[in-house]
Amino acid sequence: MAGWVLGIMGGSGLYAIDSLSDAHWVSVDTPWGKPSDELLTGTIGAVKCVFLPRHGRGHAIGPSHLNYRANIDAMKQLGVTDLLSISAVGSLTEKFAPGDFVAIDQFIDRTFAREKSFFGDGLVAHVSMADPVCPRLSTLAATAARAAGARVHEGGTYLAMEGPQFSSRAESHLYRQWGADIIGMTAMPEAKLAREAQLPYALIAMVTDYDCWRENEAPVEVESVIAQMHSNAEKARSLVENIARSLPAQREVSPIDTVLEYALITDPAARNPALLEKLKNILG
Ligand SMILES: CSC[C@H]1O[C@H](OP(=O)(O)O)[C@H](O)[C@@H]1O
Ligand SMILES: Nc1ncnc2[nH]cnc12
Repeated sequence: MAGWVLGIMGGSGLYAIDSLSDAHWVSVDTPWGKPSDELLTGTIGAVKCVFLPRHGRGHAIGPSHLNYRANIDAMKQLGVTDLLSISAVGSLTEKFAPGDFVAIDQFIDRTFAREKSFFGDGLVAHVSMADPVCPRLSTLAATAARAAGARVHEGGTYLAMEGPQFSSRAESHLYRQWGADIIGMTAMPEAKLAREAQLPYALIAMVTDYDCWRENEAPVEVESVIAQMHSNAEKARSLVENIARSLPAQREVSPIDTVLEYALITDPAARNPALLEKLKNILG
């Protein structure tokens, strides 16, 4: 057992958190290039926290151009043990209304223009994504969100679309038929890369709109997303503080900490030394 280092990936509308003591923005370089921004490190109670605004401060980087690999690598370099992602999303179901928070437990990946793996060229890995979210972190996050005053749903399927345009009505209806509950543009490949990096990952989705499937409802626009985000931001910040303060003093190991033990298939003799070097922060 060891200590927790809580990583927080802040989505649209969440570009800093003010509850960190001894807070510093730290510049990190990675073998995959630059992360979205400097990372804000500090502590909440006894827990070290590392926050990264996913789109950068000022929201300068769109979902297709984020360097997802660098963002995860930077978290690993700063010692993050568990990664909580917070995202603005659309709802594809009557069950989830704007203002609600959803602890996601499944994904459908419809993105197609992103680097999705750390592995491939001389070191092949196939990690399981059957259960893509860490149940321990997700439950802690849902409890922390409830304590922050949010209406919280545990369980929901997030469809990751490429964007940056929002969906057509036909797409929105199709995704509903597929059983998706939530739509967003960033959780993939983030969740896949977190799993490859052996980082337990959870996602709290903050519903900002009903996308464009609902009759008598204006289709989603950035303006309505931002307005909803502003009213959610305080709860999101309080969620972060609550989860950090609720972590047990010692962190029990998670099976996700060691998924690569079963996932690497390339014969040691055939492994590419250059890729191994590039992977040093990921492999540990
Ligand atoms: C500003 S609306 C679309 C934008 O918001 C979401 O970002 P994030 O997941 O980082 O909160 C969505 O995925 C899009 O990138
Ligand atoms: N309707 C929507 N589609 C995709 N991403 C979103 N982020 C917030 N609302 C969204």
